[in-house]
Amino acid sequence: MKKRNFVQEENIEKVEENIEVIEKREVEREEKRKLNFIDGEACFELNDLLKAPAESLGKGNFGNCYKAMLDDGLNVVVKRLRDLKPLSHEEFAKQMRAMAHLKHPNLLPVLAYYFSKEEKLMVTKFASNGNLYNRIHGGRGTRERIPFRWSGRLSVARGVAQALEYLHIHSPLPHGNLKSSNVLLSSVVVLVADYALASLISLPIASHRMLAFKSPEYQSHKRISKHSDVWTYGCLLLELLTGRPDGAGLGAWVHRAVREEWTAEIFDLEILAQRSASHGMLRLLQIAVRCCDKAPERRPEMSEVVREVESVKAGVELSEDEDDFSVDQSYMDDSMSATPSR
Ligand SMILES: Nc1ncnc2c1ncn2[C@@H]1O[C@H](COP(=O)(O)OP(=O)(O)OP(=O)(O)O)[C@@H](O)[C@H]1O
Repeated sequence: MKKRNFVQEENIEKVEENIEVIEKREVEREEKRKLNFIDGEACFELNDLLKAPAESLGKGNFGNCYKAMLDDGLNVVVKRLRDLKPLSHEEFAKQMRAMAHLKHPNLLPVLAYYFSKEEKLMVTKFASNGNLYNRIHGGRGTRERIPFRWSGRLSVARGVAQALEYLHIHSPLPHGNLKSSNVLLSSVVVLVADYALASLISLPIASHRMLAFKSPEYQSHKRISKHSDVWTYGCLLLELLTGRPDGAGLGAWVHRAVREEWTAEIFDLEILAQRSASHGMLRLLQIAVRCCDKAPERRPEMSEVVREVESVKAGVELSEDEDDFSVDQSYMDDSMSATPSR
């Protein structure tokens, strides 16, 4: 066999290298066209998602959410993200993986993501019982309204506190946008959604639309931190306790109400009637007021908040929660717990 000279040898090596590079690029391009599942095997393809019957869940500040019903009965939520920072595929993937590695029974798990120039999608599990905003405010004054009693509200307060504490220990970023529409209710647990999105959103947009940016310190120092999450948690507790939407001024109104001892006017009528729970409600109110302190450094840390909220007793006579069970047990309240195992 005729021997190759060193020039021919080198040329062949170069061609082989080029083929390798082309193949690698092709694999990368393929990857980019796929849904990227974060843990384990892909359970469905992008095409399955595109073909699946879908239902709009609502327009959020950072995109629209759709419930997609896949062939095998699995329901997932697709969030079409918009107004993101100009991120490369790698940067976006890194943020998504960082988000997905945060695992806690009270955090909504991220299943997969998709990135293209035109479209960025985040796929999560579907929470079958809607969100906390609708649970607190929905159907008021109608016959469809199912009262949301104290024990259910306390479970939510505990689950959200535990999720935030976990984020404050394991995530480099605060949640940044905790509010009742981002607290989801599955059949058994409460799930906090939209955590760590601040890493994807450009600052001017975040500062207009994310709740933490409305904290007193952001108004004065243009900073958000774990302390701002504690403030948003306090606002959420106030919404749970008062049944009023966290519109402008709820915190100030409650501070005034506490100072002037209008306690009876503070609590939502649906829980006020539960006399045996009044001690617990007052304790939770005190925690909320401390979390909403104007000075960030005076607010408690989430680990302290968790301990305090966990020590608040449900303390309700069974008869006082009875109507929740008689209507529909799966629609939560006492049937729902903060976490499956605690
Ligand atoms: N995984 C999910 N399961 C069930 N409902 C969901 C899920 N994710 C979002 N939703 C609901 O879809 C709607 C739109 O959610 P989205 O997060 O886009 O907006 P938002 O919570 O109203 O505002 P923001 O964009 O500031 O978070 C909300 O009612 C939300 O509760």
